Amino acid sequence: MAVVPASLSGQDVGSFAYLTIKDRIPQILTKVIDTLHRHKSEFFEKHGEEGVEAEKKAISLLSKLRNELQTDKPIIPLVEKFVDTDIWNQYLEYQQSLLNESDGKSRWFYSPWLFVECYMYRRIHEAIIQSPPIDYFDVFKESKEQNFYESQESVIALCTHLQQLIKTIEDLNENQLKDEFFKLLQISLWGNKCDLSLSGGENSSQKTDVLNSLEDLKPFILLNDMEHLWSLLSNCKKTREKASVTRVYIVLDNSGFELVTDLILANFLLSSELATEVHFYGKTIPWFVSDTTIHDFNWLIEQVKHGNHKWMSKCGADWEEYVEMGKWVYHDHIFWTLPHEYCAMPQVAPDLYAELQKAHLILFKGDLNYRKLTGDRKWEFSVPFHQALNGFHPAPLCTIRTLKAEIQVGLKPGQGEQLMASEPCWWTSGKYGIFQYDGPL
Ligand SMILES: O=P(O)(O)OC[C@@]1(O)O[C@H](CO)[C@@H](O)[C@@H]1O
Ligand SMILES: [Mn+2]
Repeated sequence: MAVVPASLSGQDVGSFAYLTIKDRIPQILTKVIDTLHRHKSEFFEKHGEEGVEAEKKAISLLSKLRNELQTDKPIIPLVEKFVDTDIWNQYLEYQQSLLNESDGKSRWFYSPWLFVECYMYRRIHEAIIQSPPIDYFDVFKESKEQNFYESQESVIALCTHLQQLIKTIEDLNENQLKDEFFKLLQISLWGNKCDLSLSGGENSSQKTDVLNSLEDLKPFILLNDMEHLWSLLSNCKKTREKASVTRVYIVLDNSGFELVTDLILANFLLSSELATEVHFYGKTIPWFVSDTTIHDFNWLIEQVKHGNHKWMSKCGADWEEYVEMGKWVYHDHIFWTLPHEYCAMPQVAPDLYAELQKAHLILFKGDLNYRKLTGDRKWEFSVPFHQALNGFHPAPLCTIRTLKAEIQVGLKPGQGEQLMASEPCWWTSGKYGIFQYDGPL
């Protein structure tokens, strides 16, 4: 096994991980408790007294969780039976086995940040499933929907752009098609600024005209492997036999505006014939506030379809048809909401790894995917991406991410140090973005 650096963790006082565990996560928990409070009458209307009792139970479990976190108590096993409970508890034991402290207990601030942050969202889910009849409730649904509604103007602008583009797509030459592909890739990149976990669950919608901002945002793309994506897909298109397929997989991140940008890109991939199938991977349970579940995916397509704008509703109707025809396929897998680094996928979820191996290209959206791809470790800035992937190479892949965690690999020698000196928050503010590719060139 190759030597890998230590994990990011809350042990490093003042680090982004430390501040997330100390401030952002408790703030998110408080918002979740408040959301449950605000839905009390709805629970009563739906389930009577039983609903109110369930709400009280969930709140008490979540308050206990917040207390455990804030007083740095040991991480305790999950108790409620669910599809992934055993895997989680095995992982907890594994984390404990790594400790050499005298009591050998994993704690919030002393364990790897990736692990405890994932564990927090899994415990929120546990509190909900332990509280029937409200065990179906998505505590983040409201924020995700609000993010979508508040991005309406940008959504309309993007849908209009796409529909105009499709009208003339057959007349475009290679270079024009490539330019359009690059535009939509960049829109999908900047769409990742809109996650709700970084903002502590506060609104983070898209209000500016992202299409017209692309040129101004270019200097903030630190690594730009878009050319590799074009070569790969345009080559697939040229060499593809009739009736054969090109599969692009998108490992989704946030619902709301970011998901719209991903679907616009996916639509373009089909319309330009750069791909013949797009497969989406979402989360099985509510995750990191804004991450996409199957409900969010279906809800958003429905909203776009019923949008009060010609081109918006055209997009929604087309998207529904792609799903019906199997040109777009949505999948979920419990692995995406486990705490494991992606290099553990072949052992932990061999079925998923085998599926990913069928892709011609996998796009990983967002910051959390980047953390899991690189193991959320303290890599040197100039370590090659291929090395940081630590053996995870199911298919050619590209990460599309705005930087929101203290981790970045594959930079030119001195580049990270220079950014650090001039702009200490460069890697946590979401201001910079990357397209980082790994695969045959
Ligand atoms: O994956 P996403 O949606 O781009 O970002 C998730 C995120 O906001 O959550 C963590 C903070 O809680 C950070 O690692 C990361 O920036
Ligand atoms: Mn997210």
